[in-house]
Amino acid sequence: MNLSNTPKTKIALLPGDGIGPEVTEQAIKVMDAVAERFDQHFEYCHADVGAIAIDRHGSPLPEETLEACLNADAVFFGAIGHPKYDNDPSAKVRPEQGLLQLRKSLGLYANIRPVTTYEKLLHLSPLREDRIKGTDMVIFRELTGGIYFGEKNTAEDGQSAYDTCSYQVDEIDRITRLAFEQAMLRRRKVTLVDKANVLETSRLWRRAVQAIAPEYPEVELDFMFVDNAAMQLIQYPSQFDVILTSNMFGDILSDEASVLAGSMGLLPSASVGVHTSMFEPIHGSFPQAAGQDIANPMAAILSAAMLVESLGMTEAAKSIRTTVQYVLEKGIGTPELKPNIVYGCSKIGDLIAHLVADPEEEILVREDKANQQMSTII
Ligand SMILES: NC(=O)C1=CN([C@@H]2O[C@H](COP(=O)(O)OP(=O)(O)OC[C@H]3O[C@@H](n4cnc5c(N)ncnc54)[C@H](O)[C@@H]3O)[C@@H](O)[C@H]2O)C=CC1
Ligand SMILES: CC(C)CC(=O)C(=O)O
Ligand SMILES: [Mg+2]
Repeated sequence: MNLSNTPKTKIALLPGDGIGPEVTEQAIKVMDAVAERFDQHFEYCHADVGAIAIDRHGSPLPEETLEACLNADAVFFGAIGHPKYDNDPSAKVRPEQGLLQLRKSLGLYANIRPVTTYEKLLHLSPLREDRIKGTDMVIFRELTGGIYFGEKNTAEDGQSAYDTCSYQVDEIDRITRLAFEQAMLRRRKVTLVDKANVLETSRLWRRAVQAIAPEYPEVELDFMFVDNAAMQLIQYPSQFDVILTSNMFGDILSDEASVLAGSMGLLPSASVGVHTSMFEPIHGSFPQAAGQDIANPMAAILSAAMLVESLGMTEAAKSIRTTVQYVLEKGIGTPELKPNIVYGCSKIGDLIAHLVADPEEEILVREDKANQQMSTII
């Protein structure tokens, strides 16, 4: 195909550490497949972040990485983190600072984490099928404020430390509006999760969200304390439509919510805000699995679906999602899902890329006409 006239979309690729590079590789295969099929041209710019960036450049977020992100149309992020820092509480520079600084510098104030279960895939979750049936929620996690960004310190004698949680009303307002807009396109319910019975910042969230709610009279707003929400999430998850919450609560609750889908390796996310949006699986660098070709790349691949959707490639995004669902319904997956047919990280990427590349294969996916074993296709 002659692509010389096709406008190029610049994607900054930040694979990071641990399983980050291997899941990113699978996401690239799938992005390349949809680019080819839908006549798009993606130009990738690879950049270092996290522990690998500390090793190579002495900083978890080198300037050239931030530059590449600011100059890109979209950023794809794998994962960061390394045990040598996790196991050293005294380390002065940490891989995670790279991710936090990146989110802050790009102004990515909202992290959007969809959590969906499918009728035929309820068995992937260790939870009772009758409880998780109908789960379809999206978590709006505030991403550039709160306790992860507040002033912090450890006393010189090492006997005390503090982290500060603070929020400004405008930081709450902007993500609240996004959450309500999203609710308008869904089941029109927003649940603000907080700890307003104890925390001043949570009471600020309640007041700010209550002040905005009248702008969206069709949207039902309710409130839930985070400890109760942690329980309700697995007890009665279908009650949630849009969950709106602060940085740390959203971080914790979304890992918990991945159990509803069946694995941390299944949940994608989009981080949006002021500058270029960034697409990132919710999981971390899963160092125990690094280099073993066992990590589930679907969270990364579904994050790529969110990325192409953000570029207006709605059909491509749909094709990726349908294909992931189809592969899982065929009983194919990485080991943690305990599937009937175990594939490695790379083979899952090959399979999904192969299926989305070709519209004829997609017809097969959609209609499952031939009903053949996927192993005969690849
Ligand atoms: N966005 C990011 O880059 C994040 C980075 N981290 C960093 O990652 C490192 C490891 O942290 P953990 O707390 O162990 O979190 P993690 O998300 O890396 O792994 C937690 C558990 O989730 C499962 N898991 C995660 N990703 C998976 C995948 N793709 N396929 C199958 N199973 C998967 C595994 O059972 C794993 O033990 C740390 O250095 C941490 O700071 C943690 C969370 C997010
Ligand atoms: C560095 C951490 C805040 C990363 C994380 O756990 C996340 O964003 O989910
Ligand atoms: Mg997390």
